[in-house]
Amino acid sequence: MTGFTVLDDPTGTAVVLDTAHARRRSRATGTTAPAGAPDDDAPLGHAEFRLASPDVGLVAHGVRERLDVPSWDGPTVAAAARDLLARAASARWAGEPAPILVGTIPFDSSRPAHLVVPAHQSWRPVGAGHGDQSDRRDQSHQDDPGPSSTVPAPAADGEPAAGPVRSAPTDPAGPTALPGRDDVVFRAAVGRAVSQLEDGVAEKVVLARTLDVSAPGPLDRRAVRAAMRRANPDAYVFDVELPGDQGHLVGASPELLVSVRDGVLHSHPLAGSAPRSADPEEDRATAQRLLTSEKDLREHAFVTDAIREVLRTYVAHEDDLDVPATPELVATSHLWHLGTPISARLKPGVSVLDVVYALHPTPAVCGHPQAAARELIGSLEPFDRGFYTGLVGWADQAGNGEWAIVLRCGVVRGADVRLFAGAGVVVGSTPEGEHAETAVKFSTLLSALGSVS
Ligand SMILES: C=C(O[C@@H]1C=C(C(=O)O)C=C[C@H]1O)C(=O)O
Repeated sequence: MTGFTVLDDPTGTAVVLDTAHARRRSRATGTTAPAGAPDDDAPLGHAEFRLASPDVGLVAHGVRERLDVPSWDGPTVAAAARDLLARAASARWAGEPAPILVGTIPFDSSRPAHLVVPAHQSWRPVGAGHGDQSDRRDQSHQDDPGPSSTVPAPAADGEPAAGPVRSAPTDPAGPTALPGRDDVVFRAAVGRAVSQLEDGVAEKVVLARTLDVSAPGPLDRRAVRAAMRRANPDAYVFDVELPGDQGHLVGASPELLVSVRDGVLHSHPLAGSAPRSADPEEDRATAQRLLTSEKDLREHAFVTDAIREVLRTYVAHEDDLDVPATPELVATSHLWHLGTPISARLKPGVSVLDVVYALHPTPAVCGHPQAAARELIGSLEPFDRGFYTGLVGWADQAGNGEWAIVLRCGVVRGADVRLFAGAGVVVGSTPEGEHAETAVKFSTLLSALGSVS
């Protein structure tokens, strides 16, 4: 049987994933892109960048300019981006679109980001029916035709659009179990983190782990993107070629750090999670438990408090900032999350990059207080996060842009994939609970890569 093998399996029991599955499903449901659609083409060339939000897809490639700054901090990056985009705008040919900056920022934002003005860019609607933020909030109480009765249609950008309503989890049982993948190192790290938190070292820390899998041959990233989009119509689906020979950063993030359009900001932080269930009653009960879970509400409040504090400095009046007091439920294919839709009217002249660097990393992916949480991550995680829990997005010369958190993702290099998943740890967390949560988080990409057998 052809399939993936887990490479870093401490128990020696390989997990095999059927990679052909994604391609077969894609053909069977008729969701492949129409012939001749840009995305049908083999690789676009160098510096490929694809980011599809729930309603718009951005495809870019080639490098016109690369952003390089002496220090990677908000004011420096925002000012340099403005200059670079102004230069690129004045040098463009008549009829060319206004230049934008695209790329990815690492978890440790003091390290170099990968930000370029692409040579070519195009925007395309992703497909009707799953557009705005409100669509992605708790959909479990709507009439659900189920995944099999949705009618996926090819979208203009060549990525298949999923059906308008999706509430049942795609494959809750299989990947959750991840047979043979008991990450003892991660469990121990969570245990140590909990005792440090009990000692008052910090109040919350987000700890992550990796999963290395290998396919028999080079991965068809287009099929993987299509599968991620089908299962996660409300996600930010990305596929970004990293510099050097680092591979492609591929994933389907449910979390918007920030979008800015004409001075109006939106953010949709998520923190507090519970696995979905195939049984609708159990699924609903899990969601209700999450909504009232003291531990998860605490985890979530660290995030909204931190975002409120930062955004306060970017608005003219308190009334220009709206942070709802209680979170609501957000459904993804495999998880329930607590989410808070935040909005603000920014002071004139504030660019999306100013706010991105000021907010990142939020306690949703780092912890609280930030410095102590960073130290714990440095001492307890045995790998470099790189761009995982960083950001992926774009910015324009007017200060508009959209940046999602790099989650539910992996780095693809030919046939090899390193997946990442993390979970917030607070007093009251258990190694078993966080291990299970991260296993479910791997499922977003694992399910797209194939099916666990
Ligand atoms: C760190 C991840 O997810 C983050 C942590 C969450 C949590 O702890 O509940 C929820 C959403 C994300 O902000 C991940 O998916 O790897």
